[in-house]
Amino acid sequence: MESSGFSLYTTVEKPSAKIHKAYSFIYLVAILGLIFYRIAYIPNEGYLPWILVFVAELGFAICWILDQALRWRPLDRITFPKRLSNRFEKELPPVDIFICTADPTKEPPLNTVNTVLSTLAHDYPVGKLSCYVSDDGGSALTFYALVEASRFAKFWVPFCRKYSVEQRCPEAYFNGSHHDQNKDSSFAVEWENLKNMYEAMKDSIDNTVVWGAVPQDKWKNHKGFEEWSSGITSRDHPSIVEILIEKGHDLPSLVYVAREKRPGKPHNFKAGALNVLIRVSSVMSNAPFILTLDCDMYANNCEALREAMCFFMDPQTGHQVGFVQFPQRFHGITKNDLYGNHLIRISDIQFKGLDGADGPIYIGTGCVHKRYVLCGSGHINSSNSTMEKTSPPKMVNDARILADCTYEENTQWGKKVGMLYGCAVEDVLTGFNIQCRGWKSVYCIPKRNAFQGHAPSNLNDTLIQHKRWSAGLFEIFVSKFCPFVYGIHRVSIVQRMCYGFYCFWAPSSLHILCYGLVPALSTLSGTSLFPQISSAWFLLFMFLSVSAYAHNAIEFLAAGGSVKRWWNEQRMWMIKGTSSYPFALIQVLCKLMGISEVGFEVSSKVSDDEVAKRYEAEVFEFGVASTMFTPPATLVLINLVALFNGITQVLRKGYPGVEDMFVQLMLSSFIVVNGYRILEGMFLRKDNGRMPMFITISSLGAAAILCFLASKISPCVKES
Ligand SMILES: O=c1ccn([C@@H]2O[C@H](COP(=O)(O)OP(=O)(O)O[C@H]3O[C@H](CO)[C@@H](O)[C@H](O)[C@H]3O)[C@@H](O)[C@H]2O)c(=O)[nH]1
Ligand SMILES: [Mn+2]
Repeated sequence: MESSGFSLYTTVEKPSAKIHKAYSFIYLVAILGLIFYRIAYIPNEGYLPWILVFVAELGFAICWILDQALRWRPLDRITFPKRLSNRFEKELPPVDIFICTADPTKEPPLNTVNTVLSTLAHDYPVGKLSCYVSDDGGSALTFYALVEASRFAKFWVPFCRKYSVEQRCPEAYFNGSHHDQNKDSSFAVEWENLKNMYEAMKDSIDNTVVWGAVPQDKWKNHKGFEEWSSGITSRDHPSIVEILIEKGHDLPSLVYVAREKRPGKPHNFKAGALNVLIRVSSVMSNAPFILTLDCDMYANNCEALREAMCFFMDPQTGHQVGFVQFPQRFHGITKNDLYGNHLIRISDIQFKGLDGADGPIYIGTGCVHKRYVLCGSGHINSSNSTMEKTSPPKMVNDARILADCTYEENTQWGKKVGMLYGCAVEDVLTGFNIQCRGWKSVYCIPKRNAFQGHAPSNLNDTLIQHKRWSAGLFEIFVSKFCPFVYGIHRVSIVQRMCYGFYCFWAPSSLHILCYGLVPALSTLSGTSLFPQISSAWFLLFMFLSVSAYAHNAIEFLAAGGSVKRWWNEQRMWMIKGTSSYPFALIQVLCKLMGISEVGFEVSSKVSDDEVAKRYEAEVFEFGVASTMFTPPATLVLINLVALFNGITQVLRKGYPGVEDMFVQLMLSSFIVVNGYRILEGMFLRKDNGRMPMFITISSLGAAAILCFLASKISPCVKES
């Protein structure tokens, strides 16, 4: 698309896509060759492992095909915020900002405060911003932190505006700046004062959290504390709505919302929380645009909303855009990204591909929606426009009713209206449904990261997060919203393949596990499943594996990753594929059989000092006895045994031993090298982050049983 003088943005197709297409074509031919080989050379006896490996290869092939959709037409976009402000400064639409928090122990209230302050100080007309915090923890600690934040905001927001501060998240700002930055002395004085205020606020918030209760003498600061006087709990309390900052000329408004919670009443996790905010805000500010953020996702670029408006207000295409998604960026990740949590491949490669189809997936945070797009067919609370003019006490009362847990009974909320329920990735499902109604989405990557959040900082949390994601995505696949069936008329085939790729994360564990186990166990029983080195077919296998891996690495490096990050990422792929994904698959199958539900386990944003130190040093953390570690550990052990066994055979037989087993030995070496950190955690480490004894023993047991069975099954057991 060309940029005319009227456009507020322009798009650039990535030239590398052409090279990629040529490569894909060659690779596809090679896949067909592999299928031919597997069918033509099927052994007469003992064909079970052969078939298993073949099916696994078909699984990889399907994922590969779906993955091509994510590479089909990658786009870069460039915005023109200057044009926006020249032409539309006065017409910039109001925006409601939704921030969700759920648990003050896992999500420190100070983080929430920083997220809130960073958005209150956003570079956007003050009167057009309103901020709503949903507290699913119903916690006086969070409320207290926000009361403190509302007092600090009165100084922070004017300061940021006066000095055009770039970083408007106070924690990040005071960590990274010094007042001698060629500013005049009045700045230095204000800076010093503000820093002291911030530190005092921080101490008092952190101390309250450590103490576990808000000191009585603070209660007088806001009448809202009375809500907690009757000893309510996070799971059982009425709805609480408190205005912390009234809309004025110098500050955006700030509203605290804890929706009603009652035991036994489903609350639908984050989706439920967001729907309450949609309703509550509809009787207060009712802005036509909504920005959703997680409590730990602070605004790092104070112009982010303007960036988003470049797409919504573009004269030619703005009317088609349902939502604008920013990439999830993170702070505090170690240099080499030990657990692959930067999500470079998703954020910087795959989502650009999605952007060239019907647009990126909604990923729950850092996303601006048109309100009526989020509300289904424009059906919100019918009387919202009249309520807008009512007085604050009446408004708060109306809002409380909208936050009651019975409000949604017999309504379309969660089914057709608002965020959709019943899926651990409510965001992806909701976004897909929006696209199925014909809306496009846009991927917006400003030079300076728009929002920055906290990523899991240990292995177990990472695996649990990916279990939730892959379970949620697979839930979509088995629901009526299955991307291959639903929305056929509105969503392009390429787009549906992209969704399909993610939906297959959980089931892809089957072929990953199969490929990790079957060849290794076959080595133990002396069965060869791959062509001999001297065969021409061998080259085909080499091409398929080596070029795929090289492509994977080159693409990652081109997207700005380093070699070490790539190495860590691919290792995490193996670990997730044999841990998060199979567990997610089991979880969803249990749900389908009515045995259990898939919940939303909130990830922890805190870690104790010792664990944090190991993370800093990029030492793998196995410190908790998590069953998530057992399958990858078992897999690595089996491949270690297979490798030893294979090498002994080679030593004994010489070249003929290599001839048959080369590919299998390569595969096992690959898994052992990748799993070295796991082996080290089981057998070599002494620190508290090593593999718990229970997991080591159970993995050894599982590996021993499988190896034993494998060596019994085959007729040609090796005598070694
Ligand atoms: O019952 C709940 C559970 C969670 N949350 C909030 O949801 C957000 C995300 O939770 P988190 O534990 O941080 O999960 P992540 O895996 O980091 O979240 C990613 O994945 C989620 C979907 O699984 C998306 O909703 C998020 O936006 C996205 O950042 C946080 O602000 C929570 O406070 C609630 O408000 N209520
Ligand atoms: Mn998070």
